[in-house]
Amino acid sequence: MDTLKGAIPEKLKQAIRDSTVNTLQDTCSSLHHFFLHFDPFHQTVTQLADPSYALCGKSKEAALKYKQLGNQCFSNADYANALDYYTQALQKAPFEVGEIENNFIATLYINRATVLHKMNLLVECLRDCDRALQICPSYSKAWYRRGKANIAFGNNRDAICDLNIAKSVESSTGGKRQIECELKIILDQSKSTDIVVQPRQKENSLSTTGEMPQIKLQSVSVPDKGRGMVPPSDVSPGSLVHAEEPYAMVILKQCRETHCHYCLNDLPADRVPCISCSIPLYCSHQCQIKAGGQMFMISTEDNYILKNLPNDLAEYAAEVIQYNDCEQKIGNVTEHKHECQGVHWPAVLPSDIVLAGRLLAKFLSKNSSGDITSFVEKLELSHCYEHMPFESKLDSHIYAIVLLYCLKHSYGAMLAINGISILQVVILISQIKVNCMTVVRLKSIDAHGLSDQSGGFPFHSSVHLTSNVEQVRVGKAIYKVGSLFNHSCQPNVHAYFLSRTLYLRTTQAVAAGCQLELSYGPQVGLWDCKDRQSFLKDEYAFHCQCTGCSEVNLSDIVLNAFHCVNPNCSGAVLESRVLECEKQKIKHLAVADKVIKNDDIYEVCLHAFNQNDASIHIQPGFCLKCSSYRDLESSRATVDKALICIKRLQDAILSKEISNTSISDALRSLHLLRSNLHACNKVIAEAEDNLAQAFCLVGELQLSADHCKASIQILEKIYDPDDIVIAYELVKLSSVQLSLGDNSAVNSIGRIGAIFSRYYGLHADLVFPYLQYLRREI
Ligand SMILES: C[S@@+](CC[C@H](N)C(=O)[O-])C[C@H]1O[C@@H](n2cnc3c(N)ncnc32)[C@H](O)[C@@H]1O
Repeated sequence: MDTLKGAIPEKLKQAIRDSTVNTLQDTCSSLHHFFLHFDPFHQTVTQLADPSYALCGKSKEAALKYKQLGNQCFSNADYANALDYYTQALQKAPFEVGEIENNFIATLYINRATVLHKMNLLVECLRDCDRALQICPSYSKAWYRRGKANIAFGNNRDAICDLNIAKSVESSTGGKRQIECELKIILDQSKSTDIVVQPRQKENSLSTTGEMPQIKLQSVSVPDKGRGMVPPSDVSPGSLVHAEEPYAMVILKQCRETHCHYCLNDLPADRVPCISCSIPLYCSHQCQIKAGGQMFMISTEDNYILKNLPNDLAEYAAEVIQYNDCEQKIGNVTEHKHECQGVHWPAVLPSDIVLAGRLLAKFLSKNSSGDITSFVEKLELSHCYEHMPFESKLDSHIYAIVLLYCLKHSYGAMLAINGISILQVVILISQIKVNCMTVVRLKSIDAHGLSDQSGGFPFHSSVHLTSNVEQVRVGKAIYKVGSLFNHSCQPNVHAYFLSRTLYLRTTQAVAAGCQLELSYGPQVGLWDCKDRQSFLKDEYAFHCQCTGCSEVNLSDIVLNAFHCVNPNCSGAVLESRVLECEKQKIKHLAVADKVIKNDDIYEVCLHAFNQNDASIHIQPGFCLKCSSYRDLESSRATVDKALICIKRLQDAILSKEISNTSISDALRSLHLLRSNLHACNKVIAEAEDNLAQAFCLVGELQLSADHCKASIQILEKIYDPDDIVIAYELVKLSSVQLSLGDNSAVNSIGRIGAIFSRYYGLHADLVFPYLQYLRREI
């Protein structure tokens, strides 16, 4: 791309820099014209989209190589690597119509099932057996492996059926004899014990509570922010106000090997590959089909073999091999199909551009004419083209043309490429910039690096742990109604995702007709006003007009503030960067507010509020309450030095090599921070939190709890006390309290439960299984 960018004539770059929506067609046409006569452009497109260059394609040779490597690892009992190689072999193996090719894939599934059995992953093993049988119903080894897995599962009734079918379809006498021996053992066992009937193991599916929004929201236009969503009646906190499936979605590159490319859930050990290329991995056949289309049909010859079975066994076999997915509603368009055949572009182009491709493919599949002139209009999404910086305008021009040429390989002549169609894609890219949502998953990692993802807790309760909750970014998506919610740095709505579904839930009471607003990332408490505003400008190209950015709030004043030099004064001393922003807010504060606000805010900026003059003279370095002067330069130097020690402790926590020296240095630094910074400065909360983790790791649990509480006290001032951030901190505190046998854990866990149900409602346990563990412990 750099070659393309570098070659564009300066005059054309200038035109793109100055372009508006009205002149966009001209700049798009000019760039297209330039590229058409520029050989490297054609080379780039060929390499990206021509199937003969397809590095992401299938290859029987590569699959055989991975299979052999898998076999080697298996014979050395290196099961983890064997599993990996067999999966890679499956990714590379071509899915073609024809018995021999299908047998190869069935063999790979069974080899992997055998590894999974060895690793005691029985559910995964059974699913791979079923996949092999769906391809080759008369595959004796697959029935045999299924029988063995069912025995290990204690599901003797199914095991007997599996082994009987295996015996019936097995051609060799030796093989039949071995199966008979297994059958005899299991039949003898079954006589002496009750037969356990296990539920049939279906492919992965995430069960949700089925909770549905109870109100119909309205879209209204609001000053400064465009359209927004409001409820027609009062809404109480914790209410589900919206649920929606994505219009289009794409996985982030860093999650390609760890998350399902369709539902974005964690990949199980028995991941399923795409049928036409070697990139996507899915958690199940259902997801694979929804993303890439149908797999294969069972040959009539194989069906014939099964028809020779006795009635009861034939019925049982049919149930196992029945390809229920065929009946699934796949929707109008599969999400990944147009990217297939192993071409490069979906793997190489940025996620936003691949997402643009998915939106276009969806449109084209419904409009067979291939005319995309009305595309942008029909999407009805806002965009920010004119506010985009030059680099983004230039990139979107280049990517729009490249993407259209890549799609042309799938859509052929029906897709016209000209100034108008390129303009549509440039606008689409800027719509994605403003409207796409980052899909995240909540993950809990304790200080020992254990994760709760599976919902099971492998650690013993005597192990001391502080559990950190982390948001992991897994995908990007466009939700058409979800895009109508405006941003606030003090949001009243919380957005979260289960599989692909977006859920929006109120975290506060919202009156009828008041805007429902979520956070696009920045929040009061997380960053100060200046940082929030520059983030929103860079990422979304708008100047935030929310209450948090226009009205005085305690958090923005104290978050990065210094302590007054007068030790008994609670006033805040601000650096010029923060002060500029806050001065504007204080200036606009009505006199009545100043009197009424006899609270924490009033307390830290008494002097500033008492200024009679409209033009405020507060200066950086002067206390907002008593006007005493602090030398910010030397204070900043002391703080920076102290922070180096805190960072050292942080590194020691990560490497789990905590020495007494690192703790005592950090304690001295904490003291310095407290004497220089305002008592509610977030840096102190973070230092307290690090000390809590360090003390926990060295087994000083009481000290750990004390520092954790000190951190929470500060966070309660800069966030709302019922903010989810407080719940995350309480998760750490309660874990330590449980280890200490401290009864206050009951209170902490009660508070966590209350906050989580406000943010996640009935989905709380599903999103954060660690909650169940905590409840069990009390
Ligand atoms: C995802 S859209 C939200 C819906 C949008 N208002 C509309 O009319 O389609 C994001 C755009 O809404 C506007 N917006 C959202 N929150 C805002 C805020 N707090 N301050 C100013 N503008 C905002 C900005 O123009 C932003 O680019």
